[in-house]
Amino acid sequence: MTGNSGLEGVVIGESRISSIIGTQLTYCGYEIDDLAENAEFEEVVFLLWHDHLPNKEELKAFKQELYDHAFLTDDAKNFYKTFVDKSVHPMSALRTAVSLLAHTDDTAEEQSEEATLRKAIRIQAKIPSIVAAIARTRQGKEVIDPNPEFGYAKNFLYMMNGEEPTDVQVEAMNTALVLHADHEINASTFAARVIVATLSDVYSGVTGAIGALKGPLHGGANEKVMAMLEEIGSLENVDSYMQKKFDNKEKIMGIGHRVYKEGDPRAKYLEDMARRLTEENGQPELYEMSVKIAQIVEEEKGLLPNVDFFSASVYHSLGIEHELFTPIFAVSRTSGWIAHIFEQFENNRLIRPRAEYNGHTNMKYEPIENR
Ligand SMILES: CC(=O)SCCNC(=O)CCNC(=O)[C@H](O)C(C)(C)COP(=O)(O)OP(=O)(O)OC[C@H]1O[C@@H](n2cnc3c(N)ncnc32)[C@H](O)[C@@H]1OP(=O)(O)O
Ligand SMILES: O=C([O-])CC(=O)C(=O)O
Repeated sequence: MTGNSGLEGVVIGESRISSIIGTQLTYCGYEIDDLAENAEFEEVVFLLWHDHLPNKEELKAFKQELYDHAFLTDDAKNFYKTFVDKSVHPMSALRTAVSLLAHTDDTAEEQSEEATLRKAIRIQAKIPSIVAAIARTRQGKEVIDPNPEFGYAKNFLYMMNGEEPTDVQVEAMNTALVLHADHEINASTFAARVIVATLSDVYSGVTGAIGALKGPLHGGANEKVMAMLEEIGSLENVDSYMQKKFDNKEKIMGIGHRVYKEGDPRAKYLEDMARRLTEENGQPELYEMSVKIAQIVEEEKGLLPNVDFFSASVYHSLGIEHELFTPIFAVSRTSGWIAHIFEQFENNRLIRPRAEYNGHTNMKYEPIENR
């Protein structure tokens, strides 16, 4: 499209789920800082879906449901082997696997509120197991079932890496999941809402959203940040690398944001985790390089890091394969997509904007031999 504003600043409707005002982000009225410092991811999912924090019984029941539905069938695990290998990006495999979940749900076409919630729990419960299964199948390893003793973040790391993670690793994963859970009408959430506004189903909404998140201008940026850090290689190469990027008018991944112009409030948590984890991991240069890149882009362009920038070194330090960074984002953001899908269904109207026509006019069909 020409004259493309990218819908910048356009308000498409009202939402109770998350709010961005300046550099303040809230989920259902709770400051992101409060949740990042105190909440378990399962509490945040419940909050986004039900508009209140769970009490003890509600949380216990919700965690149990997430655990009960986290298992993958042997058929599913075997089927992944037919399309998961190193040549297929894990986000593509995840898109297929989530779409496939509908095939094993007898109620996939039911549109009642109860059926929608059941499907939502099924997707949220299984998505970390699917990402972990994709990770392990790619590496030719056995898929691991969740452990009943572990919560969501711990099980996710356990199923991916095959060993019990440390408390520090679990805390880092939990915080990353909380920080990525929802973000107003970002591109993938908008995609999910457009899909279900046709009265399509939750599986279609989440599958489409995964496709939107995959792109490097959105969730896919975290993997690209890591590729950039690897390409730069060491602190002394940062200046020349950045100069080349600026000379070629190339974008620096993980930097800039459509809404936040004064900085992304989530970035400071990821920066702090990146500093601590890279130090513990014996790779402090990764963090130092990231800080230097951020300083140079701020000086040159006035742009600041977004949520994807430091998450790259956090996930790398957790021993996660780089192509799995965006699938981790998807595991968390599924909670937000689903909250928005619920909200869309509560007060639905087809989303169908208009375009200003600027193409040819008064054309006449010419038979092919005359063209
Ligand atoms: C979870 C998330 O989705 S967070 C975003 C993740 N995406 C990235 O990190 C990719 C890198 N960043 C970007 O591409 C952009 O900053 C976006 C897409 C995130 C936001 O874009 P917008 O604010 O709409 O800005 P847009 O892409 O239109 O660029 C406006 C100007 O800023 C420049 N700019 C924006 N981001 C960057 C960047 N990361 N590096 C260099 N220049 C940039 C553009 O080149 C453009 O310059 P010009 O006017 O001289 O042509
Ligand atoms: O809001 C956006 O445009 C992108 C973003 O930061 C997110 O989805 O978390």
